[in-house]
Amino acid sequence: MRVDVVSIFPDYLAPLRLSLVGKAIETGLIDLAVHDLRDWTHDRHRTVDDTPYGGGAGMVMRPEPWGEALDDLVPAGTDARLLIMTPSGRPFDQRLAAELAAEPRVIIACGRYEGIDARVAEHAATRMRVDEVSIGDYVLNGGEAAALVIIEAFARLIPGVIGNPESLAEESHSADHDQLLEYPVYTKPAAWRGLEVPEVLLSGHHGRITAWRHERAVELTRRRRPELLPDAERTDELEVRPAV
Ligand SMILES: N#Cc1c(-c2ccc3ccn(Cc4ccc(CN5CCOCC5)cc4)c3c2)n[nH]c1N
Repeated sequence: MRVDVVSIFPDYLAPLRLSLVGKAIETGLIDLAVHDLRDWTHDRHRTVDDTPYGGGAGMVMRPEPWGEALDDLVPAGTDARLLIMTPSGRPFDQRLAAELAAEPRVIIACGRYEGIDARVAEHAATRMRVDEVSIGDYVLNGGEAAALVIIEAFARLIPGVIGNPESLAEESHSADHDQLLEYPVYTKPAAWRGLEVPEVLLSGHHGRITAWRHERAVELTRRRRPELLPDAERTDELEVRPAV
């Protein structure tokens, strides 16, 4: 898979060279290129922003550099998917991560200021698939942090990136998981600062361990994300429990 990221802060994406995603890049599973949007400006000051039509605070990113960047990165006839990060975007979720993991080419546009001129998305959509995406209901200063999140979320789903693909199947939010949050996990020592590992996990009885883990996952999901519970697991009564 080829991933292109365009930003005025390309160094912000340096962490992608670390850890699992970095290994996937080194082994060629992912071909990552990070570009400086200012390389597509032509004035002495390498200007990428201007004042908003209609007034309002802040500046808006000019369409010309973005248009030229996309012309170069996505030649006519190329099958590519453009993600534009924006607080008003489609909520990013595991389903979209799985879709992106199957794409041959993804271009990620990281805006700054008050956003990118709306005509960039409109024009790009005449020749490629465009998704305006948000990673959550809070406001960031730009799209780079969101790009890091999204790239990690879909890269780890690419076959060969994660050492043990079985672990993907059990995760929260994964498409083939029943949408429960993960159960709590423990490792050695069995006793730590007066806190014991639940006995059942030391029993070696796999049936009981599986049942206990499912119960804990349902309990946690009911408490923290009841909307994810299948109807059969929902209860109406208010559960008064310590927030953990
Ligand atoms: N993904 C993601 C994000 C982003 C994100 C993504 C990309 C950019 C590019 C610029 N910014 C800054 C910015 C801040 C506030 C606003 C609101 N507007 C309201 C109307 O008046 C103008 C301003 C817009 C742009 C970005 C933020 N934030 N939160 C997410 N989950």
